[in-house]
Amino acid sequence: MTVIAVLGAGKIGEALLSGLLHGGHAPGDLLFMERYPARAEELTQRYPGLRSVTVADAAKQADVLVVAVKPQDIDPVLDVLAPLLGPSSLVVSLCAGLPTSLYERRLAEGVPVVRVMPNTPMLVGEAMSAISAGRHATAEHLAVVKELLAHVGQVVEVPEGQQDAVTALSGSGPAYFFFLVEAMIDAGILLGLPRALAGQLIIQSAVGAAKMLAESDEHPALLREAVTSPAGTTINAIRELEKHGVRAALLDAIEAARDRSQELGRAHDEH
Ligand SMILES: NC(=O)C1=CN([C@@H]2O[C@H](COP(=O)(O)OP(=O)(O)OC[C@H]3O[C@@H](n4cnc5c(N)ncnc54)[C@H](OP(=O)(O)O)[C@@H]3O)[C@@H](O)[C@H]2O)C=CC1
Ligand SMILES: O=C(O)[C@@H]1CCC=N1
Repeated sequence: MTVIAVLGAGKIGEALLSGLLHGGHAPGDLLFMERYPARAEELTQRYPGLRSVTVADAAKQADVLVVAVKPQDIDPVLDVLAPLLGPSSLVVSLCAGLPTSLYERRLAEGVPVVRVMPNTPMLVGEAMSAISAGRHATAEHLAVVKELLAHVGQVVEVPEGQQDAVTALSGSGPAYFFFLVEAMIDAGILLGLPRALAGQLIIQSAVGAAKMLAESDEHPALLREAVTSPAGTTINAIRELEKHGVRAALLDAIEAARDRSQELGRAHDEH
């Protein structure tokens, strides 16, 4: 069985570990690295059988090293990995903005690197992950990563040049939906509904709408039109959304997220 080490078991690292366990991965084949003992302890309690290791031990023991530290924290991790990895290792980077060329510059010649942008619905087996091969990653390496991520959701392959846009769209995407749901629950409060009821109404509406989007071949605009009765209630709400520039706000927001991803990558240009 492939031994997988997750370096940095924070939000997304834990989501991956949890998703892999739910997908049937043996806990004994999963390692993780966390810098604070209290966090490591929390994870070994929550997921019995997982082993907490150092970056160096992970490099020695794992077939696949998944890097899930914050992009700003990558340098010391690469310093430890550099002398320990060779072409038989496989590095999978989940870090926003960091190009495979950064790893290739800092690691030994020939180390294969695959860049991945997942998202947190991994926790419930519904991730959207986009993968791109670095210079030394073969179709076989991509297949290993695809198989791994298929346990926790859908996987698409994209040219690496699209990864900053993907990061802004699906990497951050769940946050936009959570933000909308949060605001809509507040609207229920404004209208005098109890918070628990407002939450139930909106969350089930979100689940239903997501299911329709995923299962029907209809364009989202047509699904929206089907809710919008002539001289009815919905069109009044849509007029307000358009008046407040919500569509333009989303375009600007997602472009700003793409810009930040590019900036995180550029911060390492000089290294
Ligand atoms: N959250 C998300 O939805 C997504 C995140 N990502 C990417 O995943 C990566 C992690 O993000 P996220 O999980 O949100 O962040 P977190 O801060 O939650 O996770 C990073 C984890 O790595 C830990 N860590 C352990 N050892 C080290 C070390 N030696 N150096 C630095 N950090 C260490 C951090 O510890 P400590 O808490 O002490 O800093 C933290 O627990 C980022 O690169 C991000 O771009 C990608 C897709 C989606
Ligand atoms: O906010 C972030 O930087 C990370 C990357 C995509 C989602 N979360």
